[in-house]
Amino acid sequence: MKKRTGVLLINLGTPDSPSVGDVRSYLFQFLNDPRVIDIPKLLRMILVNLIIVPFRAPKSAKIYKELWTDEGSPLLNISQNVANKLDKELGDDFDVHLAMRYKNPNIKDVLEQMRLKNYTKIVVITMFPQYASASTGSAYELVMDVVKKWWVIPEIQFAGQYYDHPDFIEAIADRASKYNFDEYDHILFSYHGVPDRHVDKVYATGLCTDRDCEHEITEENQYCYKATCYATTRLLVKRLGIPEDQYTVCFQSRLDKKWLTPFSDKVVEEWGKKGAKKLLVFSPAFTADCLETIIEIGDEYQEIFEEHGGEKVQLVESLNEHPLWIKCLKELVLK
Ligand SMILES: C=CC1=C(C)c2cc3[nH]c(cc4nc(cc5[nH]c(cc1n2)c(C)c5CCC(=O)O)C(CCC(=O)O)=C4C)c(C)c3C=C
Ligand SMILES: [Fe+2]
Ligand SMILES: [Fe+2]
Repeated sequence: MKKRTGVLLINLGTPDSPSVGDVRSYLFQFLNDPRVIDIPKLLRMILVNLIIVPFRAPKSAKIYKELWTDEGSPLLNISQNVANKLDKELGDDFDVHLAMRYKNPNIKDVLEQMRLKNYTKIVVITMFPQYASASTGSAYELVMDVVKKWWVIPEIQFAGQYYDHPDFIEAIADRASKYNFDEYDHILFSYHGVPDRHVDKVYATGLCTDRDCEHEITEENQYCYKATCYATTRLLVKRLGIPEDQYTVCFQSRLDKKWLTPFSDKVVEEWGKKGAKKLLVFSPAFTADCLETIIEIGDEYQEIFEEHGGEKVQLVESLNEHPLWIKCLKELVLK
């Protein structure tokens, strides 16, 4: 009998279109996820549905309109291309299916297609290198919720995080190779932020700030998003020979003040004020270019930097369809 494996590749998700209605519906699904806004349900419903989404949807829709291309949302288009390349790379015994945690193609429908294929084994991989409860945790939870209702549950493998995978690091280093670091006044490693309490909840007792998450990975902090962001950075700066005083780790896209610091927009502003003219920005939490890289770093940080005397914020493109990134995913499937 031929044994076949189904691979479920998951990214975050994006609206179906940049219309206000579709963006509203996307934000509604996303921000009502208790792993994203982790407060009591009633409070979350009031906050998200009556305050955040009504105000944010028109603003976000405007930004999504700028981001949209002839192929639609870059995040979805790139993720689909990655899935196709991985499928080709893995050969005949594997089928790769792409799903999004929010909106489409949705995890429930894609898993139903996979159930009908009777795979011997299913491998679930998220496109998030560093574990966060709001990203990988949420995707895994939904997969388990769906699969637990199946009569036949095949072997299921969750690929886990890969913030330190040598091919992941090497692929980013290769993306950066076209930039001459000496031309830049400072280098930022800007990761998507999360609320402080999301990393605090990793620990049985105490807070993230009681640990040395900026400097080491231990058994205790191995699932702390802050610790793994710093670990990715340490590997990259070592590989690229970037001295300690020439870079800053920072966190972007905050919704309020109690998120991981330093905030990327503030770091950009400070470097502008200090007289820097050129900044190079890596974004190693994003494997596919999206609103957070193209618009937030490429456009909004550029504007902030210019307002404070700077000239150029240069984004190091995400891995997108880089061959070493496809190789990394292949290894994660085969491990
Ligand atoms: C590293 C992966 C991500 C984590 C962790 C994450 C946490 C997180 N995000 C929000 C709120 C928003 N994020 C938005 C966009 C967005 N987020 C990620 C990834 C992570 N988010 C990606 C890849 C994207 C881009 C999607 C695209 O279509 O291009 C948005 C929507 C855009 C906007 O309105 O600004 C929101 C809102 C929270 C609250 C959170 C953790 C608590
Ligand atoms: Fe996000
Ligand atoms: Fe931590």
